[in-house]
Amino acid sequence: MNVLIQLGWFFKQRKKQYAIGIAALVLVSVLQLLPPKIIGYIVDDITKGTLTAKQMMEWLVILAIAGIAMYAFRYLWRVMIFGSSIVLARTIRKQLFDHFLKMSPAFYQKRRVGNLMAHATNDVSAVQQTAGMGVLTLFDSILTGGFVILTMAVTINWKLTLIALIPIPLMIVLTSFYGKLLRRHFRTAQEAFSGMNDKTQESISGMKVIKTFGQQKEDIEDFRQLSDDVVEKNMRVARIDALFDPTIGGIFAISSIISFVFGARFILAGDMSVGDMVAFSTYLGLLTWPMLAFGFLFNIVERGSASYTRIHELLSVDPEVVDVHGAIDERPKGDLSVDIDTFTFPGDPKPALFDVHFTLRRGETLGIVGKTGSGKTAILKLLLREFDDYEGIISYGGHSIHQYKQQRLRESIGYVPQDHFLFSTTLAENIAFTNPTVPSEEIHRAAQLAHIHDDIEGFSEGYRTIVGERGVSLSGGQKQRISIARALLMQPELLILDDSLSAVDAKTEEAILRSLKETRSGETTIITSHRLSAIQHAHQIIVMDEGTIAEAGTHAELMALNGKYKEMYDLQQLEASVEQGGEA
Ligand SMILES: Nc1ncnc2c1ncn2[C@@H]1O[C@H](COP(=O)(O)OP(=O)(O)OP(=O)(O)O)[C@@H](O)[C@H]1O
Repeated sequence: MNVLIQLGWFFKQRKKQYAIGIAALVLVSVLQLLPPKIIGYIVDDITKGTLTAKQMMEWLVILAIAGIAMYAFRYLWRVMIFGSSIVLARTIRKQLFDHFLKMSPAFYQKRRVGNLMAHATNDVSAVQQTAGMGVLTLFDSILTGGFVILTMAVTINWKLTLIALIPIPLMIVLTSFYGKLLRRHFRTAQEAFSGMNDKTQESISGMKVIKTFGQQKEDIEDFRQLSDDVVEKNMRVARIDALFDPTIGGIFAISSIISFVFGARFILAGDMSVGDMVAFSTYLGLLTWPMLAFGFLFNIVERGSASYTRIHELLSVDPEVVDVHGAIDERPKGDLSVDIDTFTFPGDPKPALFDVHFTLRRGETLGIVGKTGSGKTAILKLLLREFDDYEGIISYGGHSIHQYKQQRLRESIGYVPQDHFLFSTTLAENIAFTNPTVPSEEIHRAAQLAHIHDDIEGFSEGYRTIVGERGVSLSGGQKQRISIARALLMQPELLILDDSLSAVDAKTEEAILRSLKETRSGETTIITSHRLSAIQHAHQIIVMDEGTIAEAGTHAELMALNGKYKEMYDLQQLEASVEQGGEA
């Protein structure tokens, strides 16, 4: 039941709608007390032979008015209460989405997409039920039940009413016990659903790989196991679910039997009329719904509670990277100075970076090379503030990057990551991602600089060509160049190409680098690459090895050093001449 208190913030926001809805519920509860009483009067008048046509007509008119009013009020409470619950679902979905956008990559490293999606769908829907059906059943069981019981006691026979209520405490104890069981099992079932969602999402995203390696059978088997697990856990929930109705039905039957036995005795003793007994049993019938509602209440609220706890746990994870108080609200520009003493990825046993120190003057180009896993991307991740927890300082434009608003820092950096992501929209919109209102000439210019313009013009729809999910319809090199165009459109102060030319041929690479040199002469560029040709002309080159700088200097200086760089260079020259020889 705590979840109703936890959702207090929302009930406060929608207090008008809930007040109107509950008022309409109260009116329905009161109005529905009329018909049994009128029927009781009619029966008594018929038994006594005193019923006139005029009186009968009057009763019928009252019944009709009560019926129409109940129709209207029922409509009203549905719109108010269920409508509000839909608004709650929207609010929580938005909270989750906003939260997801605030979280840093470390958050996504620990959680899987399918799991997060399950929170935003299944769990939100269970909480929505609590704010809709939960509130309805709470008030319906208390109000309707209370009014019916009060009317039975006051207008018919209080002793018989008390007798009829004898089994109710048993019902309360049992439903609350089932509710607790249900919450536990529902949470496990939701977790199993999250797991299955993960699997589905991953299989669909990795469908190409699954098929290429002929792993369909294994994948189906994995899915079947997870799906069976979901079924089994939901069956446990269903088994507890199934206990509510028979229990309440059974208790209601006991209550009815006791009432009939004692009611008959009261009639024989002359304490009650037959009409009263008819009215009493009709009221008893009216108690069916509030009693069932009481069962539903526990059922819905305990599910909502399990789901709200899951959502709350997710929302209460604080973003690891936050703006400091009074953060600088302008785009950084100027020299870049990196002084990383040591940095370890969360959960990793050993540092990914140590003693990485270099300064890059505004307008210079830095090349970072080194074998795979040597820490090239890790430096960029710190620069982009994906992780803040390191020893050392990175200054940009005279201030530590921690002192800028994250938004401003990122506006200053055009980052082309290794793993490109294109949205399922047009090529133009993909390029103009950071500024959708930019004139098409600028989009074309960025595409020309990235040497993708001609490819785009070759598509039948040109810039309006829709890119498939994750850009499946484009080649790796085309995707890379669209990502470069996207970054160039921002005209960033600092452009970072993280191994972003790996899928283009040497000629295109050279052409792109030439364009960059011509158009970005006053701006800073960082290029990481395995291919030395991409960084050879950089003002500075650092060679990363096992998380630290092994060598640094210009191409000529590094060649003269006769170390790792020269070794890599010679090897790549040899490979190139073998390739050329092969072609000849
Ligand atoms: N998010 C992460 N969490 C934990 N460890 C990571 C993470 N990203 C990278 N690492 C580890 O940190 C080390 C440096 O990785 P990094 O991505 O910087 O290498 P790289 O030089 O860019 O390699 P490549 O050329 O293959 O891109 C590697 O050992 C890698 O396994």
